[in-house]
Amino acid sequence: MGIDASFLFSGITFDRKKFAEDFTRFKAKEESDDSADKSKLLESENSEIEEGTLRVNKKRKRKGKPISEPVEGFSVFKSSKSEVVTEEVERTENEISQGKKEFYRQLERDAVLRKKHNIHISGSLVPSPLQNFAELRSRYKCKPYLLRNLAELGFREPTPIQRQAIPALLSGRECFACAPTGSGKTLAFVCPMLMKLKHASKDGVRAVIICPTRELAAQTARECKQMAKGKRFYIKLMTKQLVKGADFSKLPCDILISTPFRLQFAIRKRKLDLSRVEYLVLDESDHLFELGLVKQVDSVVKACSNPSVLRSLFSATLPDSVEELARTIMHDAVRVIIGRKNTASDLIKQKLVFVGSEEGKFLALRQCFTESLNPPVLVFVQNKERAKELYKELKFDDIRADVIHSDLHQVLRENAVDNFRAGKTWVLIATDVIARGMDFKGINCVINYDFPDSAAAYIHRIGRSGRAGRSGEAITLYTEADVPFLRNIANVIAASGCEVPAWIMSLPKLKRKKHRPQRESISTKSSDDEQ
Ligand SMILES: Nc1ncnc2c1ncn2[C@@H]1O[C@H](COP(=O)(O)OP(=O)(O)OP(=O)(O)O)[C@@H](O)[C@H]1O
Repeated sequence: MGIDASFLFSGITFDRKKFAEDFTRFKAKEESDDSADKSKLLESENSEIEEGTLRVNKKRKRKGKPISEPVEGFSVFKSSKSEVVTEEVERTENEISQGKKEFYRQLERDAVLRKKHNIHISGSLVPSPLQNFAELRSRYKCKPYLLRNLAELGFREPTPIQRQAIPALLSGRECFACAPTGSGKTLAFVCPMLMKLKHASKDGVRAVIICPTRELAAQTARECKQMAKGKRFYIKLMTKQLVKGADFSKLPCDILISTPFRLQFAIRKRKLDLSRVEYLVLDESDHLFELGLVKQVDSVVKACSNPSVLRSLFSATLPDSVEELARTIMHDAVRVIIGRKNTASDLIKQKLVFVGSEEGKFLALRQCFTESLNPPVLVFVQNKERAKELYKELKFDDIRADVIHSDLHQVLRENAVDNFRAGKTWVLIATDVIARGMDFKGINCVINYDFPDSAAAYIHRIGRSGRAGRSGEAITLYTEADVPFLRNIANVIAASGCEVPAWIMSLPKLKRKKHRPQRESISTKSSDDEQ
């Protein structure tokens, strides 16, 4: 990625000294917010212990310095008083040790729950993970509408990322989280956001969610609205029309969901004020930090100038470089990793298929479809030109295929997604524009027609299947030209427990650079045929 942290978010690195007052305020708020979580528990334990110690000290003082001077012949009184004091001291000490014991028991319970759900955390005093959604009410006084919506959506249990990220965010902690594709990260940041915002307000934008693509922004806005059903919130998707036409100073908006480009444009041209933003989420954060987007993201982060803004980063892949960057902008953050970082969902059966050449690829795809087309199938290609070419080829076959890429008009992009979701399209040919975050329920198979750019791209592409506990399949075609880049992807496949031939695993390691070879045209028709 090669981004220098001093460039990104320059000037907004959290300065503890400068914001000491806010920091103290923030800490105080954090502690008061979560009465049952462990930070509070520890605090209360400590204060209990301190109080207890104080009480003991006082009593000890009393014990050391008797209330009245002993009077000869009345030693019986003296001895009975000191017995009472000793009993009290013992009782207090017992209480303290009970408190301590309960605290350690809670830590143990948390550790067991985390182990069971493969939750790895770092950060100081990380709040206890959720046992169930009911704890949202008992621990955080969650409003009934939210629990009702969870139940209506059929969400019985929190997913591992939800178990840990929700309490962290509700406790006022910044959070960077890495969890497999399709594991419910969206709810993990939307739910605490709705809970913290409490109700609608017309005081300007209070929360911003940045997504790398319009499709993902639209999907996130839809999910936000689903979760907020029954409660009035102003949830806005930053569309082209909104950017061009809206007077943002008059637009009531609690949560704004947008791509970084549109936000940056609105900030520049329409004077969108983000200074009151309390919650900022960077979804697919590692992608947002890549070179094409980082300047736009930087300007949005700077525009969210409220010193107590709570930032969180979510993705299924979190390279070390992004973590380092995150550390420079976040304070007292909780780091949550589900399973192993940068691995594919283990619900996906993955396979590498050698096809020799570009020509062999098309034959393999056709064969795959004739042998067993199990729609819906998502086919990824390297760029929009190849997407158009492959679509042309498949259009003539008896396959209900469609295509999506960045050259298409927005309406056609939306139609392609909707038709695929509705089952009208069986095969969707796509560029990486929908590789991240898109939640198509029940995709049976992802085919990487063109070898992915990187291990991260591979993880996100194949993660369109095997979502929300369902199984899926991923087939990656490769040619001679792709062989030097096989090892990176093979490592991901092997880490998920799928078989990889030994010769691939013994290929030399390559530096992680993007793999975008020049490829021959897919078209099987000569230009003469087309005339
Ligand atoms: N607690 C839950 N129980 C059951 N299903 C859930 C739960 N939470 C979310 N889901 C569903 O799981 C699916 C995947 O969720 P989501 O899109 O948030 O995944 P994600 O982790 O953000 O994936 P990606 O990394 O691809 O963006 C969605 O269909 C969502 O409705």
